[in-house]
Amino acid sequence: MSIKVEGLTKVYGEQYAVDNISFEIPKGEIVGFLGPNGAGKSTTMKILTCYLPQTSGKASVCGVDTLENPMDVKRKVGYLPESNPLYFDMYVKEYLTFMADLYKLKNKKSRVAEMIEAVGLTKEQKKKIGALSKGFKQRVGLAQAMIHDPEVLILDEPTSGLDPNQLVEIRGLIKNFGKEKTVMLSTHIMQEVEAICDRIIIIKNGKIVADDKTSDISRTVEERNFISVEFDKEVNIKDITALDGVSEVKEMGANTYLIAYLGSADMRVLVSRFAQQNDLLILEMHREKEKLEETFKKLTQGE
Ligand SMILES: Nc1ncnc2c1ncn2[C@@H]1O[C@H](COP(=O)(O)OP(=O)(O)OP(=O)(O)O)[C@@H](O)[C@H]1O
Repeated sequence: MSIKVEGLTKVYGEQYAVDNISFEIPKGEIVGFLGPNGAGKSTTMKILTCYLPQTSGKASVCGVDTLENPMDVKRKVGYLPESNPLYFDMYVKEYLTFMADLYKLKNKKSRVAEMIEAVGLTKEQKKKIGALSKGFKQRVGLAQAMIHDPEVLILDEPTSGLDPNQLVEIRGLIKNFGKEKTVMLSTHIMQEVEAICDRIIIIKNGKIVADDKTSDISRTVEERNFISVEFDKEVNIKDITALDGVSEVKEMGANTYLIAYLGSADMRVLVSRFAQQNDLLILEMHREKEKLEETFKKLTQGE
């Protein structure tokens, strides 16, 4: 297991920032860690990267306990903290060489060159970090997180404040990295999670409220399935509602209906038969999933 968290708790004074959470992330998974402001995402990430000790519970990375062996954990983990702290007076190449030195990398020259190229900093490598745009500073942060070729990457809001082109590039980089390694990232951008994450963990008030594959996360709050169908003419909603398993039908536009149903039977077959029997043509039909924004809102709004 790349990451294992068992009964993890962090208390600040009287406040439970992280409250008895448990999860495991196997090798090669890209996991989106979501939650409203103050939910406990950064605190969990700081514990996993040994920047903060927990109050109780256990955390380990690649089988190494974060409290027992923090130096070993740091060798296995690359971390991009939320505020991306960098030395603004250092030059890009100089800073990455300094980081490579800290990890005592033997191949530091070639590794620094490799990272500069991988994150697209070739043109900027001779600039002072303080003079870079936010997106390029973020790339330097990513390069430093990956410089020692860690097995696990932990990224706290890696794309916040980037322009749309940079967003796509940085997401591509993360996805590429995730082909071989394990990535846990926090973000407030739902499209980002849908674009790159295999799995989503949602945390609220320090507790996990959902943990599922990205494609299935909506079932945490909605047991029903949906299909949308457009016929060539108007249909009486009551007739569709009478089909086996249908719980609700909504008219979404001209001759277009959203059908909510329970159970695992393929409603498209029933609807096709219904169309045949009623001399209707199906112009379009597809499965609908609840939007991630909706699932997130339902899980995290209110006390
Ligand atoms: N050093 C600290 N001292 C006291 N309280 C803290 C400290 N660090 C975090 N907290 C509190 O713990 C809770 C969880 O904070 P955390 O930064 O982990 O949330 P988050 O999910 O990362 O939020 P955001 O999305 O805003 O970055 C918050 O209520 C926060 O105020």
